[in-house]
Amino acid sequence: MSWELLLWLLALCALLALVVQLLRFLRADGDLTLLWAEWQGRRPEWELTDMVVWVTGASSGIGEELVYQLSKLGVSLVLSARRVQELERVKRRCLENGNLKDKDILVLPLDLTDRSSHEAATKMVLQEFGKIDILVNNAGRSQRSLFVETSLDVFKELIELNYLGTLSLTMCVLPHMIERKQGKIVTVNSLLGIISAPLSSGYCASKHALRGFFNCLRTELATYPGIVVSNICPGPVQSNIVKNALSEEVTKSVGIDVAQSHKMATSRCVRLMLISMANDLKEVWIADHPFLLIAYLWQYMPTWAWWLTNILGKKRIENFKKGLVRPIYTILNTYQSCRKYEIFEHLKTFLTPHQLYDINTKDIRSIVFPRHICWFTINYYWS
Ligand SMILES: NC(=O)c1ccc[n+]([C@@H]2O[C@H](COP(=O)([O-])OP(=O)(O)OC[C@H]3O[C@@H](n4cnc5c(N)ncnc54)[C@H](O)[C@@H]3O)[C@@H](O)[C@H]2O)c1
Repeated sequence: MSWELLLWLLALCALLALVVQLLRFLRADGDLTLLWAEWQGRRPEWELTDMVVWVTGASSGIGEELVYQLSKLGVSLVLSARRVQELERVKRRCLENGNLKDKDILVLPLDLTDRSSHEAATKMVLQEFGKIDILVNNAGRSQRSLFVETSLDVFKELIELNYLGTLSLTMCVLPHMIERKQGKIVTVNSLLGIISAPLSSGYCASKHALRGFFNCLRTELATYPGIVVSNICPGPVQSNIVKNALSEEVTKSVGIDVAQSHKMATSRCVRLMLISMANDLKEVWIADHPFLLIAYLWQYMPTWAWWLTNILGKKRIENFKKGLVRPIYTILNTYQSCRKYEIFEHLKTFLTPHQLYDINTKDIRSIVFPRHICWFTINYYWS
């Protein structure tokens, strides 16, 4: 690499770091419409009361936090996911912390990939509460594997769950909303439904498909202004998404807990989702920087975005192949809590000598860069 190019790269990094710093200072963690709605718009506490809300994937992560926050607003809840014990645990916590009574929460086990069960599940909700005001299509799984090493079954599973499962449930609920001429269909998509990242080709495809589908459905429902179709696109958020992500085989998931302190807090993501629901926003982007900034880059300067994604993606793949998922995350945590001369001492406590050797001087040097450049670089090794 020539010195000139290196200088340009450094200047670009410094510029990005400056912008990130400025945006973090302004605490921008959502797109501008969403932030405006948070500042000036309707409050979830006024708008979402007395509603019946059906949340899929309510046993973990974003869905779980969503039902906790909803339970404080006085809505009736339907909790769906596959594991009934987990749903019962979530229900108990809703009752402990929220304003709801036992009869206000229905635990409804549901496998999104078992499409034949969706009609009966919808009937059960209608029997119990008489209406469905909001369907939150949240259940989903991610992926961490290279396309060339991944079985076709993984792609099928991701489409079955993230795309077809979501469509199927929407298909069952929509006629009821059309009959009432009102309702909200809120789908938890992803920034990866807009942009792309390596190791998630099946996930990106399913989320891109989902976004295309719901954007089209919205236009078909234009004659029903009371029915709102909303795409929520979060960046990295604290949850079990990486642990549960599929890898090369459909029977194999990543299975390890990864450090998550650099990801957005689940409670903040959910608060912004509620604001989006209260204000009937059609699409929202929820992410900390630099992820949000990168989404804007993809929107306005796709060629630059590709260039940057390729550079960061290459490193992400290299680290994935070396199995450096956890150490790289841990470096970030370490960086946040230690001064630079303490880093190696700290790393020694949990890395094997081989892993320590693998973290070459280049990686370590990036730790002593100014904070945001470092944060920017390291975050993109794996998310
Ligand atoms: N956490 C992130 O960084 C992030 C970012 C962007 C988008 N998302 C999206 O948010 C949604 C929620 O994910 P999360 O981050 O809370 O992950 P999570 O793994 O913590 O929760 C996923 C939920 O989906 C449920 N689920 C999985 N397979 C199912 C099936 N076959 N049938 C029914 N339920 C099933 C799980 O039981 C769980 O309740 C997903 O759609 C995901 O794509 C997450």
